[in-house]
Amino acid sequence: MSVHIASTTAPVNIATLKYWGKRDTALNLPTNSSISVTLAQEDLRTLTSAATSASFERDTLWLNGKEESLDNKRTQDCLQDLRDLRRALEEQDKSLEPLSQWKLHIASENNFPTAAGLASSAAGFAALVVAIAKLYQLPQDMSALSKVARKGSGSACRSLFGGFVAWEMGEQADGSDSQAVQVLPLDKWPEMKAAILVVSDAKKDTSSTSGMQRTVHTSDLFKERVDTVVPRRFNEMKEAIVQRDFPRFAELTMRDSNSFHATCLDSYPPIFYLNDTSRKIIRLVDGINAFYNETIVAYTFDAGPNAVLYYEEKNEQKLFAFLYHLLSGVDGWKSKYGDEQLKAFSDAFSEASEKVEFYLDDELYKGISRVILTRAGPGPQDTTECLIDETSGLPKAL
Ligand SMILES: Nc1ncnc2c1ncn2[C@@H]1O[C@H](COP(=O)(O)OP(=O)(O)OP(=O)(O)O)[C@@H](O)[C@H]1O
Ligand SMILES: C[C@@](O)(CCOP(=O)(O)OP(=O)(O)O)CC(=O)O
Repeated sequence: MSVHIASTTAPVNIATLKYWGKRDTALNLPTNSSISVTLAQEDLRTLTSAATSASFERDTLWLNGKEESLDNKRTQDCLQDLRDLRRALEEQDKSLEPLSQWKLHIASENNFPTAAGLASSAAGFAALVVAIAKLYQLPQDMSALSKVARKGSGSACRSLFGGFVAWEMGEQADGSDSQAVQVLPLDKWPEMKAAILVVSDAKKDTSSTSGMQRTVHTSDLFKERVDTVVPRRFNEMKEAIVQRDFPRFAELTMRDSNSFHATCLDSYPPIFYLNDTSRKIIRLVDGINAFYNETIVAYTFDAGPNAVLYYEEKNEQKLFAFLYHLLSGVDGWKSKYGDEQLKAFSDAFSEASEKVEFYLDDELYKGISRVILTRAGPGPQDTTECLIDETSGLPKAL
């Protein structure tokens, strides 16, 4: 039995200008353009291997070692698009093996909790599409493939690139111009870092997919957001990124998170993603920026209570003086920093503490289960790791 296999890794991305609302739910076409930062894969990544063989009997997906149903329209649409692209190649070159007609075995692993508001679906669909595109040796570029990933989950299209990425909403009814493009490559602003404060590992109760359509159909504020606020902010944020203007980028990011959550609250019935801990984090970030009289850190929240804080490496000590003081008992510091570095954060707090006038909530740690200290990162990567056995065509762990 001859088995063809290809593997890739793909990153998570966290939006700084949020996608919230669809104009076409079948094709995942958004009501506004969005922008995100791709995060490093040491901390958050999906690894996917895709295999095909004339002998496979049915399409099968194993996610984190367990068979998962492929019987949903979004995944089926992605597989169909990829097979169509492969078929076009086979028609041009009759010497190619008919992979488009064979069944697929896909094995995937996330190195972080799935469906916990950490954008697993974005990394998951990006990896699925890139692994199969590689298996099929498709010539399409990342923007073209992003249109396929978009059908799996809207935000997944942005995980096809590293660095700073825009999803251009497009105008066409068939989605042919709704794709991701790179705004700035990673190596132009590698100092961008991210601290994720994991507020809750629990599965959220209103999914992004259903929450955003409730907002589209019921919120008055939403119309203002998509007609006026976001189109202006999209250009301003792209400019701030290209100029590496952190204070401007940060203010736009925080304003957009606030605007997105305001439209959630304005939905009917209202949707609540932020909780008391999220609100404490917003106050803390505000207090830190005011303390330094400079915007050194930005918060943003997706469809859940977890906070993502963006900051530049040069300001790490200033930020961590406060974060480490409040959250030193929480998991996530020791795997990244040695004792000496951690002591430097504590010393920086001692130095600053006399001048602190804003309220520091010593109980913040109670609402936070761990911190993920990471940074901006590259797009999907080739890998020598492979989750499928080349002889049996089954996941190696099984
Ligand atoms: N590696 C993967 N391969 C294929 N599909 C995946 C993968 N990881 C996650 N998914 C799909 O994404 C779903 C989780 O998406 P969901 O939007 O609920 O959570 P999330 O993406 O972690 O959170 P959020 O979108 O709020 O950031 C999973 O149930 C699964 O169907
Ligand atoms: C708040 C968000 O994270 C919403 C993400 O929504 P999804 O991409 O998960 O939604 P579907 O297209 O229905 O799969 C904002 C963002 O990532 O831009």
